[in-house]
Amino acid sequence: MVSSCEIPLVAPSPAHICPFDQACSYLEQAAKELNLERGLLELLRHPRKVITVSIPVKRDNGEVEVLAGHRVQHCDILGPYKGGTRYHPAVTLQEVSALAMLMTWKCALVGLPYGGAKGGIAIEPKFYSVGELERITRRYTTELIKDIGPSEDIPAPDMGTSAREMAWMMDTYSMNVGHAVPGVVTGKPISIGGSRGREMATGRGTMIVVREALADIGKSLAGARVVIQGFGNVGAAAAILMHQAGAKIIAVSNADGGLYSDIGLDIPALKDYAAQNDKNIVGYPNAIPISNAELLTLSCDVLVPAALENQITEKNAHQVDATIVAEAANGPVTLEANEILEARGITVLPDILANAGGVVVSYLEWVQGLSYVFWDEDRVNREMELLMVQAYRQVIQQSEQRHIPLRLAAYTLGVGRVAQALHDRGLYP
Ligand SMILES: NC(=O)C1=CN([C@@H]2O[C@H](COP(=O)(O)OP(=O)(O)OC[C@H]3O[C@@H](n4cnc5c(N)ncnc54)[C@H](O)[C@@H]3O)[C@@H](O)[C@H]2O)C=CC1
Ligand SMILES: O=C(O)CCC(=O)C(=O)O
Repeated sequence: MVSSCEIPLVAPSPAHICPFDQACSYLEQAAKELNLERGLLELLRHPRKVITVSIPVKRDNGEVEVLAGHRVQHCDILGPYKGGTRYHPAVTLQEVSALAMLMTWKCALVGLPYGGAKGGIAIEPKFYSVGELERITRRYTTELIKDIGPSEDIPAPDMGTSAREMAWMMDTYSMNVGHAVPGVVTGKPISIGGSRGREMATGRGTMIVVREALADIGKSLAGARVVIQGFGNVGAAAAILMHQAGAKIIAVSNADGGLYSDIGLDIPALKDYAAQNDKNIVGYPNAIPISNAELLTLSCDVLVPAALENQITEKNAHQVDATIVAEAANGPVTLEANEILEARGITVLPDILANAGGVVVSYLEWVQGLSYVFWDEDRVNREMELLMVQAYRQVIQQSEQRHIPLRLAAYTLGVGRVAQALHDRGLYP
């Protein structure tokens, strides 16, 4: 077992669950299943490059604050590093390292020619003005200028960032190199080479794999009772698309609390309410307020954690009352909780599959940019759906052939493809 001290500890993770140790444990399980050699396992668990930079920012009141920014490049065996940029107070180097490793397996699982990376800055974005966020993003990008690029490492949005931050990153990078380089980031605005469909892509991918998993047990999204934790980019998109497919979204939440309605929430109305109330959903009139803890134990067909890591732990996994848990967030179910859910016969659609729609459309954005040909949204959605359904089917097949749960099946596919590429490139015997 790799020790967390191999990755410098910046701050303990919120629930004292080391995300990097967890990621390594899943890797070890996959390596065991695949009979990978110890040396190869060692190679795969060490990130290739770990970057921490200081970001001095002048606040609007004139004070200077120095933030820590990270970018971890885990593996580039299959292609350029790829992964989002997170702005959240709980960001640590351990967390970013774990998320970078997840990106490697995710890209390999869905068949993208990318490696894995992740970036992050430990800030609560809502405590910073737009001007301050722009200065932070531009300085962070400048510090990473030699490490990112359309053939090197391609950042994208993650928690707390969006197309706006990607536009600032693209502009800063382009000014530094002297010409416009749209391909340095994905998830950027359409006006500067972004792809149609990227904003909804992660939630759409989740909807697609949930739809397939329900179909496999003779059910459908129409009429399914769905609970979603997180009403940001991913959670809100999943809610809208599942609602459109006829699901009853009986509860949603954000960081401030949740809402419940037994007859199903009016998701378009809730989306409008959030847009008019600075992304807040608490206070929406046509629902019963509930806590995030209550939300995770509601009786439903599908539970979609779409916020943070470590939300379902050994403490509440016994109370989860869902047929399917679809990990739209990265790492929302801990290792121990995963074992409890699997033992209870609950289907866990693992993050590297259930939230891969985002990086799939990032890839499609990159491909469109490189070929200077831009597609309409239907085409983007069709291409994404093909890759998502194919990955889902491969995971099911792997699970059935090897008699292993879906997470291990997904990991063996992702890790196995990277190991094969290492071998074929002559980098490992
Ligand atoms: N944005 C993307 O394209 C992708 C995001 N993801 C993952 O999806 C998850 C959510 O990301 P985004 O939707 O982009 O972030 P976001 O910043 O747009 O939204 C996050 C949502 O989670 C809520 N939240 C935060 N803390 C919470 C808590 N303690 N309890 C309940 N809700 C809480 C926030 O209020 C907000 O509604 C993250 O794990 C991220 O890594 C995964 C793949 C791609
Ligand atoms: O779109 C991307 O490149 C990466 C998205 C991401 O960070 C993730 O899938 O966790």
